[in-house]
Amino acid sequence: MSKTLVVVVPDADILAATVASRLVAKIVDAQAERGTASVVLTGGRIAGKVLHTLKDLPAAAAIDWSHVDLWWGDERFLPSGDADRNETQARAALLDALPLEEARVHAMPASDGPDGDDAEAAAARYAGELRLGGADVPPFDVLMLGVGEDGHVASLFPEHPVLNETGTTAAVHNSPKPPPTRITLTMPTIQSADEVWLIAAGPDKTESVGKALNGDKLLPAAHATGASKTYWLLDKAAAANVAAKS
Ligand SMILES: O=C(O)[C@H](O)[C@@H](O)[C@H](O)[C@H](O)COP(=O)(O)O
Repeated sequence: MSKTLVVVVPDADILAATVASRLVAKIVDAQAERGTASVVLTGGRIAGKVLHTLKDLPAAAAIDWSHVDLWWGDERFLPSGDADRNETQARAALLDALPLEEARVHAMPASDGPDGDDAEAAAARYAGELRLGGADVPPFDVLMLGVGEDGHVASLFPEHPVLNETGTTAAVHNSPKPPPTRITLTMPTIQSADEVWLIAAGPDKTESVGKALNGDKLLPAAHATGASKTYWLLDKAAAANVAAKS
């Protein structure tokens, strides 16, 4: 049973700093325990702010970046290097400044990659990469998610057929959030992570965060739980409809 913890901080800047600090600690602990760490990144504004903040965090120097595996929870199915790709944005915000082992940066395929514009084949290719360690999915230490205004996480949108996918990855068509075609981890894959961190800031997330935390199962965010812990990392505005712990 996943333990849910809700952390509320004053604003988006403090939220980005809080999440960045937690991520450093989580990676350092994972490396102390087993010499490596596996982190799933996400797209969006607050996620980008977290990565950018981490770049200037002195404690990040405690991480052996050559022993970190980076994955993505979803990707916009666009040509490699496209400014709207989550990978492009993550590289610009942080990754290009780190001494990462390139083979351990597991970007989702681009629409000009080996499978061309066949999103299903590209999703299957990523499922194959997830299996490289021998299991269906690697032991993700932390899987980060932004939360959409409609309660989507990764590219899992409310009442979208992709929610019925039972494999480890899926192609998404007719995404309500542009671009229309995406690749995503499925909800079972998200739920396999040791910890899932849902990160949301701003008043445009008040409704979806409040509904998800109040158990509205129509919102995919309400299903995004980690195997051991689920963290909701929020600023005050996003948490406005969340009942405060007494
Ligand atoms: O590819 C994407 O668009 C993201 O993975 C998506 O799931 C994002 O995390 C949320 O839409 C929140 O985005 P914001 O933090 O920018 O609101």
